[in-house]
Amino acid sequence: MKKSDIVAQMRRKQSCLCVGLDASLEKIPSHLKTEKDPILIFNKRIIDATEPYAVAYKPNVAFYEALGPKGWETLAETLAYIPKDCFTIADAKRGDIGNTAEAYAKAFFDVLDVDSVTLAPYMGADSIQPFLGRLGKWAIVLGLTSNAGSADFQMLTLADGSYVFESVVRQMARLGSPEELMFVVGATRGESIARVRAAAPEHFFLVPGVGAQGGSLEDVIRYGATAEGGVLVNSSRGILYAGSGTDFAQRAETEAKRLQEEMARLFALHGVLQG
Ligand SMILES: O=c1ccn([C@@H]2O[C@H](COP(=O)(O)O)[C@@H](O)[C@H]2O)c(=O)[nH]1
Repeated sequence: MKKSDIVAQMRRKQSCLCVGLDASLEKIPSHLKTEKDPILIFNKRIIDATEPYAVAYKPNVAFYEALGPKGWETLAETLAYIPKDCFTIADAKRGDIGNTAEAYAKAFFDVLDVDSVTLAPYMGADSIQPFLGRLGKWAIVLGLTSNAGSADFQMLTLADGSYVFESVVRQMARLGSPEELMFVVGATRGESIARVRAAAPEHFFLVPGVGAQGGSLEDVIRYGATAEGGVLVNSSRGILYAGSGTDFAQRAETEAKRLQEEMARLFALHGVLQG
């Protein structure tokens, strides 16, 4: 999907909501567990309920791999069910030497036909390069993550006083244009989001951490958004498990709508997608 199509969808829905499809058998409502493929049915109901408010969907591959060989089929069928005007993200956090990275790019972009895949930049430029230069396909590189452990390496300081994550983002922003590369930036990082924005003024951010992790949507829009959008904000558990009974999809819809309305309010306040 091209950047202009992502932005058009955000403008139309006044939303930057990405719904995380991270369902597990232990947590879905019990009445679905007798279905042939409970996770697929659950995902379809969630997609139907949230589609008016969402511009992207992000299955985290780990939840499908945990289901064994059948899980990959569930992932493929889930992706095929997502409306074509929504952006799709395989959250896989891959990263390896060049020829292996080529195989990952083929698996996600050609076989699974997903729009984007998340990547860990620790192995450097040649581990990211194979995901670039494919029209409409995106590399989403970890910039500043939402977890407490992001302090261990990402927030170490370099000799010039800058943080490691700033150097990573600056270098990766030179490697891939804003038409093919985004950054993962945690909603829990507050004002540090502004430092990532300074290091990559034009690239989109994928922002997890709103909802179950308690990150601030207000901070994300204030420090991360740009006039043409600039952010996709993910919530997984906060939407998937808003309810636990037979009305789970309705409860998910209510939560997605609440987030979208808050996004529209913040867009207006901060001049995002107003032109
Ligand atoms: O820094 C990161 C990078 C990725 N994630 C992933 O996003 C979702 C968040 O799920 P919630 O249930 O909304 O907390 C999940 O797939 C994580 O693996 C992240 O949280 N932080």
